[in-house]
Amino acid sequence: MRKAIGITGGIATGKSTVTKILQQQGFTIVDADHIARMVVLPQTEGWQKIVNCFGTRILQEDGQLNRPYLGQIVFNNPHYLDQLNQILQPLIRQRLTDLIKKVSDNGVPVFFEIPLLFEQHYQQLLDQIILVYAAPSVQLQRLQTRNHLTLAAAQQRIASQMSLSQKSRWADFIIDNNGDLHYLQKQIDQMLELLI
Ligand SMILES: CC(C)(COP(=O)(O)OP(=O)(O)OC[C@H]1O[C@@H](n2cnc3c(N)ncnc32)[C@H](O)[C@@H]1O)[C@@H](O)C(=O)NCCC(=O)NCCS
Ligand SMILES: Nc1ncnc2c1ncn2[C@@H]1O[C@H](COP(=O)(O)OP(=O)(O)OP(=O)(O)O)[C@@H](O)[C@H]1O
Repeated sequence: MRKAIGITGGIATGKSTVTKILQQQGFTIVDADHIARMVVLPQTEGWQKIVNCFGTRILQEDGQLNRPYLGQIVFNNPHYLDQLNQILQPLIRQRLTDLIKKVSDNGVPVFFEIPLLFEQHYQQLLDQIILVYAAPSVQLQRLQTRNHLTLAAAQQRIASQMSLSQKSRWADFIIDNNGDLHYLQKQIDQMLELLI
C-alpha cells in the first residue's frame, strides 16, 4: 500500500520539529521549504523572475536572496505575496508533485512537510494528512521568539495563511504541540501507531 503522508500546520506550529523527530527515527522526509529554496538559487529561473519583479534590492552581496528582507516585503503586503506565489508555486509544484508520485506502494511511509498543503491543494495527491497544531497564543509566542518579530509582524504572518482551525477540519490526524518536547514525542508515537 502506498503511504505518501502530508505534514502541515500553521507557521511556527512545529512542523519541522515533528519532521526532525521522524527523521531521527529513520523515516524519509521531503521538505517543501527546502524545494522552495532550491528553485531560487542564483541564476535559476525562479531567482531571475524574483529579481525582475522585486529588483536587486532583495539580493545579498553574494547574489543569494536576502530572505528575511523579502519576507518583510511580502508578509507586509498581500499584493507582493501574491506576486511571489505566482512566481514560485508552479516551480515548487512541479518538483513536489514528481516526488509525491514517485512514492512506491511498498507500505513504507514517506512524509511530505508542506506548509501550504491546503492553500495550494496538494491533498488529492496524498494518502493521509497530519496537522501539527498549536494554540494561537503558543504559535504567536514561538513565531515571535524564533524570528525576532514584533507582535504586529508575527500576527501579519499568521494572517497570511489559511486559519489553523479551518485546516484542522480537513486533517486525518492532529498532533497537539502545545506541550513540551516529551509530550510531542508521545503524540508522534500515537500518530505512528494509528496511521502506519
Ligand atoms: C518569503 C520567504 C523568502 C521568507 O523566507 P524565510 O527563510 O524567512 O522563511 P521560510 O522559507 O523558512 O518559511 C517559513 C514559513 O513561512 C511560511 N510561508 C512561506 N511562504 C509562504 C507563503 N507564500 N504564504 C504563506 N506562508 C508562507 C511557511 O509556514 C514557512 O514554513 C520564503 O518563505 C519564500 O520564499 N516563500 C515562498 C515559497 C513558499 O511558498 N514556500 C512554501 C512551500 S509550500
Ligand atoms: N514542543 C515544543 N516545545 C518548545 N518549543 C517548540 C516546540 N515545538 C516547536 N518549538 C519551537 O517553536 C518554533 C517553531 O517550530 P518549527 O520551526 O518546528 O515550526 P514550523 O511549523 O516548522 O515553522 P515554519 O512554518 O516557519 O516552517 C521553533 O523555534 C521550535 O524550536
